[in-house]
Order: sequence, then C-alpha cells, then structure tokens
Amino acid sequence: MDCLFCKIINREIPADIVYEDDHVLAFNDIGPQAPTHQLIIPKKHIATLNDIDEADIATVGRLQFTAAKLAREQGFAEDGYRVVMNCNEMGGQTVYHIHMHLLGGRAFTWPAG
Ligand SMILES: CCNS(=O)(=O)OC[C@H]1O[C@@H](n2cnc3c(N)ncnc32)[C@H](O)[C@@H]1O
Repeated sequence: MDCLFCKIINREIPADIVYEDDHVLAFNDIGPQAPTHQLIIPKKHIATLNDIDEADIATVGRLQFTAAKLAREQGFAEDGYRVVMNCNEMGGQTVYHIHMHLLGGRAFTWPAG
C-alpha cells in the first residue's frame, strides 16, 4: 500500500507516536499548527470521509474518543481544543488516509479558513 500513514502504522516510516491501540494510532504532526497538533488515524486504510461505510462507524467514533482522551491527558480538554477532518482537494486533504487533527494549546477562530 503506497500510503504514507499506512507506512507509519507499519513502522516503515518513523513518527512521534503518542497513542496506539488495536484500532487507532496517534502521532505528532510534522508541521504543527498549534502548541499541540496530533493526527489520529484508523489502522484500517480508508482514503477519504466519502469512503466510510456502516462497518467503519465504530472506528471513526474511536478517533473522536481518542481525541478527547488525548486532550484530557495533555491538559487542554477543559480549556477547549479544535478537531478537524479534511476531505478531498477543496477540503485541504493532502494525505489520503482519513485522519482527525487534534489541535490544542491556543485559541482558535471561526470560521476556519
Ligand atoms: C494540509 C493538511 N492536509 S491533511 O488534512 O491531509 O493533513 C495531512 C497532515 O499530515 C501531516 N504530515 C505529513 N507527513 C507527515 C509525517 N511524515 N509525519 C507526521 N505528520 C505528517 C501534515 O503536516 C498535515 O498536517
């Protein structure tokens, strides 16, 4: 699979991993946009949000559950944080393995750019 994030899951490419379980991996983003910027990805390769099917519902929910867990563990759950998932070109997606951005440690504006 020529997928950057699958290569990280398989440890073919290094990453600063902050969480892992049977279904989900989380690691620090290489180009952080906040004091904390981590990516939470399913171990199952799903290219975009449009490719999610009924069988993936629990897995996608695990991304959000993990985001809240990481926010609590890193001390910004109560202050507040941003989670973002981008879909396809106009959504800004550049890595075609779905992932939830967890951004914390600063205030975020709305609407997002
Ligand atoms: C523009 C948003 N595009 S995106 O929503 O598709 O997000 C992709 C994210 O992956 C990050 N990224 C790319 N390569 C690596 C890597 N090797 N390790 C960690 N993070 C990476 C980018 O910095 C980017 O924030």
